[in-house]
Amino acid sequence: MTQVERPAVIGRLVVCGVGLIGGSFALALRRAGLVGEVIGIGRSEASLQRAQALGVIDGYTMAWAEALKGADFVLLAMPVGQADAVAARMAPHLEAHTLVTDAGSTKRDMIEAFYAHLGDHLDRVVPAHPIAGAERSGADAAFAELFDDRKVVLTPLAENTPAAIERVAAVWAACGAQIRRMSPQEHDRVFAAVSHLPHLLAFGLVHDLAGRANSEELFSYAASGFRDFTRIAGSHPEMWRDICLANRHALLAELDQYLGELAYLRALLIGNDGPALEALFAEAREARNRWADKAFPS
Ligand SMILES: NC(=O)C1=CN([C@@H]2O[C@H](COP(=O)(O)OP(=O)(O)OC[C@H]3O[C@@H](n4cnc5c(N)ncnc54)[C@H](O)[C@@H]3O)[C@@H](O)[C@H]2O)C=CC1
Ligand SMILES: O=C(O)C(=O)Cc1ccc(O)cc1
Repeated sequence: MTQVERPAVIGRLVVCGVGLIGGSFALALRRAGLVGEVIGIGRSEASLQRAQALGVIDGYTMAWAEALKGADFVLLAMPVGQADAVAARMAPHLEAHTLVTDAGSTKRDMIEAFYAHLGDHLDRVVPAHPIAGAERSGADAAFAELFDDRKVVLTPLAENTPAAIERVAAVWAACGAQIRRMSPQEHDRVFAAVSHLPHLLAFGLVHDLAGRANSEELFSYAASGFRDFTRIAGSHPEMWRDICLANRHALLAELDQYLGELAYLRALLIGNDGPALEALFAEAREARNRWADKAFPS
């Protein structure tokens, strides 16, 4: 699915978790002129006040009953570990016409929470994952262009109506995104490999070096290659704890595969096998450059 129509204006948008993703979604829809009022709901009143001061949201509440009154569209953009509690709290107040989507980096656990608590509304709850973000978090990091030309993967439920899927796709497309569809299982397998494993490795490497007696000396000599490899270790610890735990089976499979690759590299070093090492590096460079040229054309 790539072609989607411009959606009707959302009178009342509710954003649960007004951080980088929730805030950017609100700003992107404002930019598109597609939103009346934006109401934030969250865990920390101080962050919601900050989001309002920045003009990301028009107002906020800590009460779902108030937030969902007359809501046309809800984005769930809190850490995925909060999904079950959030779905349970919103369920009694969700109106029949309200559309719901989410931004969670993992999909099977989000969907489990929807089935557990939102059974009467599943026709209008369309799970999604924007493949756009950064290591920064909070409403201060939000910006309207975040989703421009980035993919958003929808993992629709069997219960979703075609009209609800189309409308949610159109709203994400109005944020600038390109829409893709996957099953939740395929989604979680793919992102274990290309997102969750790299984050785990970056956190692990920095943690290992930071724990050494000579860590200050090591960091003082680290250059841009180290910065590039470890940028994502600056990401939000709670968010990544939740993602790694929610997708731990697929992540463990990827980690085992990678440990096999490391064992092979180790064997090449032990064997002083220059030709094999160079051949492996050449294959990796070729694959990496082909991907980068396509994903980020200059
Ligand atoms: N950061 C990224 O690059 C991307 C993140 N995501 C997903 O989007 C979601 C949000 O991520 P970010 O915006 O980066 O995080 P963030 O840390 O910038 O914002 C999350 C917000 O959720 C709030 N929150 C926490 N618990 C809550 C609860 N129980 N109820 C309501 N609000 C609550 C926090 O106070 C915070 O304001 C996560 O599920 C993450 O997996 C998806 C794509 C990219
Ligand atoms: O910081 C980066 O480059 C990222 O990889 C951002 C990101 C984080 C989580 C997602 O689910 C999707 C994208």
